[in-house]
Amino acid sequence: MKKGRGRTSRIRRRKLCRSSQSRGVNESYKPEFIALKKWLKARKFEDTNLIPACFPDTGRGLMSKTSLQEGQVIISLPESCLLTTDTVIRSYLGAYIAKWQPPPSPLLALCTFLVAERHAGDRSPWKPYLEVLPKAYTCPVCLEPEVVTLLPRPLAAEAREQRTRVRELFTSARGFFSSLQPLLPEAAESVFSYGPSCGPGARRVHGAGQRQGLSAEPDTCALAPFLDLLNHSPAVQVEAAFNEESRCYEIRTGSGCRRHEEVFICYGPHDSRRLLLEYGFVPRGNPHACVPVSQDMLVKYLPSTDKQMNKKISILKDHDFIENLTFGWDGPSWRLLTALRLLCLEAGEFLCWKKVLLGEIISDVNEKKSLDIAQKICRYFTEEASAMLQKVSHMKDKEMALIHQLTLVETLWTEELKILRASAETLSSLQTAVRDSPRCLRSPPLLGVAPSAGCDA
Ligand SMILES: C[S@@+](CC[C@H](N)C(=O)[O-])C[C@H]1O[C@@H](n2cnc3c(N)ncnc32)[C@H](O)[C@@H]1O
Repeated sequence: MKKGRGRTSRIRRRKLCRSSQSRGVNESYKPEFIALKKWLKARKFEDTNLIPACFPDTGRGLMSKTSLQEGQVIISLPESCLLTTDTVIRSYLGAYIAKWQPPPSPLLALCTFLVAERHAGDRSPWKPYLEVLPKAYTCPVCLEPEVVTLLPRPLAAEAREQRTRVRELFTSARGFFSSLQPLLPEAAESVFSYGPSCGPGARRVHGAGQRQGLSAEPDTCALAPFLDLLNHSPAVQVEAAFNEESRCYEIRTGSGCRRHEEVFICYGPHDSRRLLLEYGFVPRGNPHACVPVSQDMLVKYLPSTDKQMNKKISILKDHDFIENLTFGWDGPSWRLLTALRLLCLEAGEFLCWKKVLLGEIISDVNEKKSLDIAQKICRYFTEEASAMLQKVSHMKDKEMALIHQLTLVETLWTEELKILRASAETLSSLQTAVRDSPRCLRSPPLLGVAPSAGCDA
């Protein structure tokens, strides 16, 4: 047998391929991480099996030095390492916060502290932590306006709202920033200027509760050095909680991890648009990713002559069926098809609307119409995604400075296109099944519960 053709070689090649895909490049030798480790050690943080590394797909994250068992505590961060609103209130800012009316929000207190400490440079006890914070952010608030226009329309609108909120937070805090002038060697406006690098994503690590001197907004965020190097994967399960006994914030893995692999936590079962909006990244193959269908799209291919249309829309609204209608990897969501079935009811079938909402398939005609409309919407979105990808690609050729931001938008559209193609295939099989086998022969029913008998009012 030729060398390299046997089973052992195949296994070795597969292993090599798998590890080169996920293998990170160790970064623990970098001066900033050596300083961080020293700083953490001084605050009683016990060395872990995790080291900073750079990964091909996810960028900087944490790599496991050994294999990790399910249920193992992977990080235990002493309270003294956490940067919370308590830290801020106990600091030199405390007296200024207590005096300021209306009381600053917990978020403003944390951001102000971070900016002031960053400005203090070598004098800041938090310097080793501040030095490893990302240098740039890709949340939509930091995207250039011409890049925002390339996002899916509802997301672009949310991105603009996010920008407005951050601007307002900054504008309304100007007076508070000026009140800190006695603490600053330079003009307060130059220290607290509006810019994209205002702060990292804080983690929710503490229970809610109001701190004295701060506004009543939820005080749930804190910064967790080292722990905040963990990237997100929807595939892992972790338990994260503050251990009152050890006074440490602990992360326990619910899934094992092999040696030299990236260790992830799950930020939540978010779809990709949410991850882009809140965290500034788009993962590939996110099982929670979906393409939402707005009310406008829902009715776009329905006859405008339908006299019952307004009534149907209000039924959908009253029963909370007008939002969260999506295409996913498995095809159109059950909610989307149910909404379409209701909208496609013929005048004579209208009284069946309750059964439709309960999941019944009313007739082959209704089912076929609903699937056809779903396919049309899917095709419209597919064409839109392809056109946007072309636009992004042209812009990438012209605007080299925006390449990183444009790649992010490109990944989002590419992922959505994949979902839409998968949905189109599912829809085609469903359309074929409806066409080729009458309802009475289909068992079990395609996408609902059993075919209905009569309908009530
Ligand atoms: C808590 S930090 C994680 C550490 C971060 N990568 C770093 O270098 O500081 C969260 C940020 O990491 C990035 N990130 C997290 N999970 C990711 C993933 N699966 N793929 C790409 N970027 C990810 C995003 O920029 C996100 O806003």
